[in-house]
Amino acid sequence: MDAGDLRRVMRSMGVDLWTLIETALDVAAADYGKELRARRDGIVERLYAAGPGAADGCRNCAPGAAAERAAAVGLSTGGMEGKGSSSPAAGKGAATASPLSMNGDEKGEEREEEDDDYPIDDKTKILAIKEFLEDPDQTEDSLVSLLQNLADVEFTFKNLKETDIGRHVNCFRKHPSPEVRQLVSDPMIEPPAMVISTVLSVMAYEYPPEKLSVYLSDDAGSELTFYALLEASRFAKSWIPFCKKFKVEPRSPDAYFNGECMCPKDGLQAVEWGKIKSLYTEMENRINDAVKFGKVSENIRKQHRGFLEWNRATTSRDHQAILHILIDGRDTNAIDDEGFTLPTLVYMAREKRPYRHHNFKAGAMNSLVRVSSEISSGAVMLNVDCDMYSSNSETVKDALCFLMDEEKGHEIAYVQLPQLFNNITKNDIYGSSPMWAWKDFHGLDGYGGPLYVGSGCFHRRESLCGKHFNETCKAALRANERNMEASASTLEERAKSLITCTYEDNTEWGKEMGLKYGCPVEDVITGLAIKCRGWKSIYFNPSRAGFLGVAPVTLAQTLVQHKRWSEGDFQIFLSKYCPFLYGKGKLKLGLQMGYSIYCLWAPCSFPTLYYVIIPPFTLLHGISLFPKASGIWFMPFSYVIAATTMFSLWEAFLFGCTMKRWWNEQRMYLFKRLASYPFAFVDTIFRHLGLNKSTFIITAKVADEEVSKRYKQEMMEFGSPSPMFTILATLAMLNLVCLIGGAKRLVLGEGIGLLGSMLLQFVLCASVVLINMPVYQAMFFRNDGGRMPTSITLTSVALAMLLAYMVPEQYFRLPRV
Ligand SMILES: O=c1ccn([C@@H]2O[C@H](COP(=O)(O)OP(=O)(O)O[C@H]3O[C@H](CO)[C@@H](O)[C@H](O)[C@H]3O)[C@@H](O)[C@H]2O)c(=O)[nH]1
Ligand SMILES: [Mn+2]
Repeated sequence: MDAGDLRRVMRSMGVDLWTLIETALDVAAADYGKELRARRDGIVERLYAAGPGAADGCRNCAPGAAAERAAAVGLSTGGMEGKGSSSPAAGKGAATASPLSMNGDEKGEEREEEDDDYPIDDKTKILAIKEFLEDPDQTEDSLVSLLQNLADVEFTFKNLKETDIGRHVNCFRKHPSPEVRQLVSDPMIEPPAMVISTVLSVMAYEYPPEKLSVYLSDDAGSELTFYALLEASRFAKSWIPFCKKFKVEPRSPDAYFNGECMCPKDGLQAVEWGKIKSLYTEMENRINDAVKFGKVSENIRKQHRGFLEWNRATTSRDHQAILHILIDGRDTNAIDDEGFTLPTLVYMAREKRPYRHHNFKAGAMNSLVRVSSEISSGAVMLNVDCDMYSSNSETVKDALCFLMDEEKGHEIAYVQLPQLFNNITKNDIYGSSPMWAWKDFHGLDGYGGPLYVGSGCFHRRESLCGKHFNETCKAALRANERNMEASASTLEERAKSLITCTYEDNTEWGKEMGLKYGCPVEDVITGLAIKCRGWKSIYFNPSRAGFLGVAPVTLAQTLVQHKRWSEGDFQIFLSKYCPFLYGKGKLKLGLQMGYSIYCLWAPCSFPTLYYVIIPPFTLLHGISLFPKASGIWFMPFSYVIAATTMFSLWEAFLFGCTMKRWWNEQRMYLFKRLASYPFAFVDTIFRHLGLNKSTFIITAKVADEEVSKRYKQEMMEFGSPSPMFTILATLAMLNLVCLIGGAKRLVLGEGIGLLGSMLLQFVLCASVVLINMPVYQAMFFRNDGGRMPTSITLTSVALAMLLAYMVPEQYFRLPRV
């Protein structure tokens, strides 16, 4: 039926269009619910294609968008990139304009003064949503739609306080549905003040500033971050000369002023220190005030034309491409307080539309690669996550030494530094910096190079853009000439056209070019593909850490992060990129195996699950699993247990770890295998069967005060309900019940003879009980906000009892002969 037919039918029947559409939707929802959902994106796409005005009606159909930022730096050095050869802009005219780019209409439209009833409207909306959220029988779909509605509301500090919506939303943070979890991730998860400290730390590198360009990708598309970066561009004028003059380390102002550094005693430095510290504090306060208020004031808005990009319709998931060169390094007026050139500084927020998948961090990185190729075209790029900062201003030069080495430099695609953290407590309660982690990387280095693990990695631009290694690469590292003619605004317009939603359609981006899409560990899979194209990589661990970051401060965050990693790695193993298949003949066997250690984390959960379920269960029922302690076959078992324990203790001793830290690490080793990896395994299998899709759950970077306090006191945090905690608590209870049952048998029943036949089961079960002490404490003895939720305690006690006493024991007895 064409449009004319439909009009005729409507006229003859006397129905109006909206009644027809609404009734049609009702019928479709009732009779073809599934198909309607499947067609949802198409319907919304049409809505948007109808023009900017049409977009206002429904912004509720996001495929679980995220609100995050990533920082990256482009360094211009001499380069060997053939002009335009692997330049990402090549092959697709820089003039490609997105039909959806709305900057034409909206740019000229000044944001209206805030009228009085605007916040009231929002407040009513929030209260209505809150009421619905309180309904316990919410289906997942309606929850998602409610939360999407909520995400579109503009929050003010007042609104948040008066409606108390934050607390309601927080209840869903550990919801089983990834889409729900994604939607409730705190919009202030990556604070602007933290992000700009990262930026300032790399702007102050000991490197010629005219060759340095810093790009901030703001995936939240937030005017607050834009404002913070604007402030940073001004503060840089004093900060950079101060750092260079007094050889300051670290060069993140936040880390420098809030860390251990004391005010210097020396006269001149002390005066300047005082001045710069007050400049920084004032700036930080201005930024934090704006964040608390939820928006930038009209006065600030007048300071830069860039603010015109934000209007009422702008949300983190729905906005045009925004790009502003805040400092143009080519401009002779762009100088610091001492008269030296400043590095180029660019703010970028790629175009986001609710119906277009944005590919998380990988999508942001690829946009950065293209934008930087247009503006500065450096031959080497550094990627730094917003929750890390450079803590060593010489790192750039060190990394370039590898990449420019006359003998071997031309083979190297990237130089990866370890990801170290500055918020680890004395005994590293969540095992965030396990001593083994970076030790393995030295081994991988010997077999052709370490994995690319995201942050703190210097890339040769051309290898990231898909180029295969060959001997012709053996030319000096030289950048494409920087465009000196085009004005900053021309460059901005060109760069914007490279970050529209449609730019990557029908291109190799996300496949053979840039970071690969579709895998939760986009970095690992990209690094693997680069190696398989013939390149090598370097692991570089300078004695002064190159980068420091923020490690998760709660157990749930740690477990979720490990779930993402193990899920991504296992997906790689099951895909065509499996190191043994894809890497065959391209990678050394040692490296294939090295990759597989990580790729097989998820299935490794099964042996661990076996050892914490079966030995205690059989102990309770008096079934012996291992050889008698007096027999010769006891030897191999006791040898393996003793040798691995001694070895890991010896390692701990070598790394100067405390015993408590070693013990904490063993606990986290167990918890990850019992909670994160099984979920990762199941999700990966479901994904293979097409039953769910990957998401990227951002790791939170801020915690509330109470949580931070408990973290500093090294108290494990169980505060929020999570299915992962239910598993941990159930298994902890099962072992406790079985140990008590086994001991009862020993004392009251079979006597010491039982110990002979079941020694290993006793040892295993008792160690699991000992290691789980914090779990029992959280379940039964703690009163603070970090204790185990009562519902989980009750469920897990019941489940443990069921497992211990209801499962028929004869399944575990050998048939008698
Ligand atoms: O849609 C997204 C999601 C994330 N990010 C940024 O990506 C970075 C890493 O995200 P984060 O939530 O901090 O994840 P982590 O678990 O801490 O990241 C680790 O694991 C990732 C892979 O899972 C790697 O890419 C990271 O480098 C590594 O630090 C941050 O700067 C984010 O702002 C985006 O820009 N857009
Ligand atoms: Mn992180």
